Amino acid sequence: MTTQSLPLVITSGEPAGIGMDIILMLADRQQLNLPNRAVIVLADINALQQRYSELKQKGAVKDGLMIQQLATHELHELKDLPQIAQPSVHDTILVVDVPTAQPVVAGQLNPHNAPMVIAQLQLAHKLAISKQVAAIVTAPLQKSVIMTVLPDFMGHTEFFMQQSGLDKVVMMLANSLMKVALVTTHLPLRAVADAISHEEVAKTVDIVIHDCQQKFGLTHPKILVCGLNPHAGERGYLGREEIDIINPVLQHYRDQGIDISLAMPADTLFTQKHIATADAIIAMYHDQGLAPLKSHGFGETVNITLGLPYIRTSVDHGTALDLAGTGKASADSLYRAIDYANNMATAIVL
Ligand SMILES: NC(=O)C1=CN([C@@H]2O[C@H](COP(=O)(O)OP(=O)(O)OC[C@H]3O[C@@H](n4cnc5c(N)ncnc54)[C@H](O)[C@@H]3O)[C@@H](O)[C@H]2O)C=CC1
Ligand SMILES: NCC(=O)COP(=O)(O)O
Repeated sequence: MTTQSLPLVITSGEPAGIGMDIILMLADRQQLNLPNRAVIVLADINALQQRYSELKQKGAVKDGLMIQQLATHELHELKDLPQIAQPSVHDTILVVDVPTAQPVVAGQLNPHNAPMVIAQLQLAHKLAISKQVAAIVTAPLQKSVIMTVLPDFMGHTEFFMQQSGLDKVVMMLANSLMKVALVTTHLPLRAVADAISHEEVAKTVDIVIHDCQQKFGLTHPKILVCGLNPHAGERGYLGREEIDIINPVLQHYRDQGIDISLAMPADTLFTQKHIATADAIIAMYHDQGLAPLKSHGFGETVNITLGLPYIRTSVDHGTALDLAGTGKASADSLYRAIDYANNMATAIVL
């Protein structure tokens, strides 16, 4: 079966954040719906209508968008929806209503609405794992709010990993300049060094190689790897993780002919000279990889989860509570995340 005609599902995320704004703004620009597949939004339909009114008042979107409610049982009928290619549907947002517990106020977090965000993720996972949708695209959620209900929650990446029964997936963020994959994701900095093990590094490398080949068509990817410590440990004087853990794992892949570096000093790895030659860069922790990546392309980067049994992409930004309901948020990263997921889904045969 191909994913060619299956719909794509978007979770609107934290209702007080900019998720609904950027969905509405893309629909207004006629960039939400795709010519080749239906796009379904999971949101509280009343909150979406209300945000639409707010954005219209700000002059951020035009009048005339149709917000059309779908029942979940209708989802499987969408794969061959012929009118999806017609211009009129560009003005329609197909919504599965996931109701909030309490009314939504833009910019104001309400932990009572956390279960609604979790319900979006559960439904999206269910649709993807049962192959009713080709891909999940996520708008941002507020991790701290979800943690009030699920204290062990870390992020979409780890949530979908656990729902899929896996013990490792890889967070990769990609823009036109670089693809950066992380060995560790949402951990306190204090816990990072302890999490750098032979197993974690090896599983990350395995998934990056596999997905570079299978999802990005890079038969012999060139991969550069950051060390953990300043100057990649300065030959052991500034930390031994490179000598004891990272390099032995990387040498194993090099011995098999994989084009992968040994641990490199992260500060100079992220210079143009190296970035330009790498198909993928592996960083040891969140800010080591994402700070340089976002400084080169915040707003035009896509977050991709590698190693899941389905396609999941996301925006490169958070909930931007300061911008919710103002019409000032950029929808560009969401546009790219949808486009990326659609391209991946179009290329993949299940
Ligand atoms: N994929 C996800 O669900 C993500 C969720 N988050 C969550 O978002 C929350 C807030 O995180 P912050 O670190 O404050 O990052 P943030 O990305 O929400 O905001 C950082 C700055 O960037 C601006 N900004 C963000 N998105 C923008 C957009 N689309 N257009 C224009 N300006 C934009 C904001 O106004 C703010 O000044 C946290 O709870 C975090 O966990 C953060 C990153 C990704
Ligand atoms: N900085 C990336 C981020 O926080 C996104 O995490 P996730 O929710 O996509 O796992």
